[in-house]
Amino acid sequence: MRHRHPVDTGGAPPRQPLFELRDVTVRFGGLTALSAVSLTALPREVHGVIGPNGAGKTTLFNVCCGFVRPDSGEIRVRGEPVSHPRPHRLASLGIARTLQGLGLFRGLTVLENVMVGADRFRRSGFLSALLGLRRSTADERALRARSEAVLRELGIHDHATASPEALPYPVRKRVALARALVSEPELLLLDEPASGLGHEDMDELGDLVRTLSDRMAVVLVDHHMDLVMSVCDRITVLDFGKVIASGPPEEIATDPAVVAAYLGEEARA
Ligand SMILES: Nc1ncnc2c1ncn2[C@@H]1O[C@H](COP(=O)(O)OP(=O)(O)OP(=O)(O)O)[C@@H](O)[C@H]1O
Repeated sequence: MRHRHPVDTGGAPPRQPLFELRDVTVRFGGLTALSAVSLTALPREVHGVIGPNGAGKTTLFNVCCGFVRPDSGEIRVRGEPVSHPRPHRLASLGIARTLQGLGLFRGLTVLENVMVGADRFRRSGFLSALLGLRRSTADERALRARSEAVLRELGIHDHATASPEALPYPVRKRVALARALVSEPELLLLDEPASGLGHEDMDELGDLVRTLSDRMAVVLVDHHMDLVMSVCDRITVLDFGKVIASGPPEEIATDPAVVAAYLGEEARA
């Protein structure tokens, strides 16, 4: 597996956060699913979110994607407050995500599924209507070339004309990832990227995520400690909706609050 970026930036100026949650609170009726949670995603950094069952990980992910609107707190993209990142506006903010349910379209090929992910680049409105078919054909060609390049990068180009439902699960997961990458995001949000993968596929995923982090920030929520510990530059740990620790993996692994939270979970199980 590739090495993580060194934490020491060698005196370079601090990187501006690409994405921030500040003191975000989410309540479902009487239950506080997130309580004043803050998280910062930096360019070229892989940020993991972990925590025992029910800790609030999915809720946090859904806030980042705009599926859940916080009751209070702030979301900032490149330093600018965004009241609520609507799911359909994510691409225009330079954010892409994959979900646990892969959401691939039946009836479309792998390549077509990936091309659908490129909303950010799609022209629309009066000008493109005026320019007409020639421009949209050129757009289509460029989009197809970019989609094919992403499929090649992820090693699944041989499946471009296949139907996703005919492919093994690990390949379908890569198709979903390709669809997120085709919009060339600056922030990639991954929900349980390792679920359903065997050891070998998980190692390959780890390598891939490290490679992607050369050109984007990644925030991933996952249960698999091996993956999270080996791939992430920083980890935020949630328990009962609160951040109980945040820092590099080597600190998190020995943090007494984290150890206690996971021991507590084992005891509850
Ligand atoms: N839509 C909802 N309505 C009511 N309660 C909810 C809703 N979504 C989540 N919760 C509750 O909020 C808390 C946090 O749930 P969440 O799914 O975010 O945790 P999680 O860390 O992702 O858990 P898991 O690891 O089990 O998936 C839980 O107590 C859950 O029951």
